Amino acid sequence: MEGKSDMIATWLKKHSLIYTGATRHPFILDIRDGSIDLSSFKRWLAQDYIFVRAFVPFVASILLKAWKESDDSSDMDLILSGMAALNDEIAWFKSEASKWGVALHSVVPHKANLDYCRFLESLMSPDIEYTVAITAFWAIEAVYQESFAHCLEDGSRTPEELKETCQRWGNTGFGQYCRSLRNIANRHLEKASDHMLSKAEVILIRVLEHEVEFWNMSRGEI
Ligand SMILES: Cc1ncc(CN)c(N)n1
Repeated sequence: MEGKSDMIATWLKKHSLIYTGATRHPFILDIRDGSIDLSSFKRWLAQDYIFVRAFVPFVASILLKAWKESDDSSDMDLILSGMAALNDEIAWFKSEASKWGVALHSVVPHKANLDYCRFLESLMSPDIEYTVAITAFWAIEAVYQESFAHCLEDGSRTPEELKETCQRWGNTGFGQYCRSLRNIANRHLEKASDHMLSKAEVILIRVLEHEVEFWNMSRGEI
């Protein structure tokens, strides 16, 4: 038993089924084996652009909480670097969309996306503690990191034109960023009350469920 020093590891073991569901989803496996339907990829691209625009204020709300609640000023530096990366990410979505002929201004958000964005908005409330919010933040980033890194592993047959997308989240720098977010989350979870721990665990599961729904939507399943 790890005790409280690596709560994230404890939870990932306990909830491994849903975690694997989010990080080894058929949408990702289709990219990895080269069988991805390009209309699914374009649907994901357009919907994720909308998601990322909602993700920016969510990260801004965490920056504010880190400034107010964290005992370590380096938390803020990491979150700020994440915000800067999101600025690049938005520019990347625009150029990638024009490459694929996807008109971002006319995209209608699907229900799974709206539900996920609404969930993010609920986490922006000042009532949500920094510990809970940073756990959610780590989980959201980690799902993309683990998913897209899987598409770049030896033996994968990811189509050439999708490799840049996989690199965006599957690169080692993003992996290091996710590990740093996980360390911050663990540090705060170690000091948290049992009540706070239960809240963070529930939110982690909700994130994983939303990620699965998002992939399902991208595959055109809902
Ligand atoms: C749905 C979703 N989840 C996570 C990420 C990674 N920021 C994203 N772009 N989109």
